[in-house]
Amino acid sequence: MPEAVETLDGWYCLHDFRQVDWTAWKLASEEERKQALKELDELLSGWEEVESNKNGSVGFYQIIGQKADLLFMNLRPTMEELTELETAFNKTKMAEFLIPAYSFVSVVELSTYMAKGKDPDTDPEIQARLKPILPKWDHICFYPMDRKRESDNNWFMEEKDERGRLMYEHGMTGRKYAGKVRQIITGSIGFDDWEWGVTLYAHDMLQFKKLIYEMRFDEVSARFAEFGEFFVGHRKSKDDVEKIMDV
Ligand code: VOV
Repeated sequence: MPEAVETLDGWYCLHDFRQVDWTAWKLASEEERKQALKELDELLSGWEEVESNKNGSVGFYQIIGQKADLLFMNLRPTMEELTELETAFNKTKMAEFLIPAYSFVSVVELSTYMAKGKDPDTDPEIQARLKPILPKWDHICFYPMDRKRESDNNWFMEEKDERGRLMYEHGMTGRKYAGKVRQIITGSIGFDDWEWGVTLYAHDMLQFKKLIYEMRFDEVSARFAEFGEFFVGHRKSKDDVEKIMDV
């Protein structure tokens, strides 16, 4: 029987998508709005501090399209810390105006199909990939995905060497986009409704389309990939919040 590939697992990850309740926001008093902005600023400052202490990472994005308006992405060494920060966020004044749109719970994951005999606990490159500081690139693309389990195309019935071959081919396509697209793959089997989360960063949004289209022709995607909803957007800093929320 095919055997599972060992995974290396790093920081836990929460993608928290929100929709702005513009009607409620416009109806709120000046004072309430000020308080909400202040609390969100404090929250983002606190998350940035965690990142500068290398105990996690944070990304804040404005999402285009009707599925969501904002994305708060946080990474932490434990799932409990993510639960706590989510609860703290929900208790803020601003959360009264930010309606949950979608969330994804996962953990940064590297498979070991192409392991090079390095010690993952000490190798600095592997450690940096397992505990990533989110790229400060302008654009983000996120989607969840599965590997198919159909009779002819069942990923989990393929031998490990064959899966390794397919992943190698996948990696070669990805490498063509070095400097253009960066990927963070998070595993979510047992944590969320899909098996993996794909978070991509680019300087030029068109590169998302080019990469994902090219990968569609890789055997591993063509035969075995199934995709959830796509979310795309732009990186924002806490200094952009006032402009975004200005009415
Ligand atoms: C910049 C693009 C890029 C690059 C360089 C890249 C490389 C690599 C390598 C080398 C490896 C294997 C080792 C590891 O690191 O885990 C992976 C792993 C993985 N990938 Fe990937 N991927 C990219 C990009 C990339 C995209 C765009 C997608 C979505 C697929 C698509 O069709 O839309 C994806 C998916 C995955 C998944 C789901 C896994 C885990 C599969 C598993 O069964 O374990 N990935 N990926």
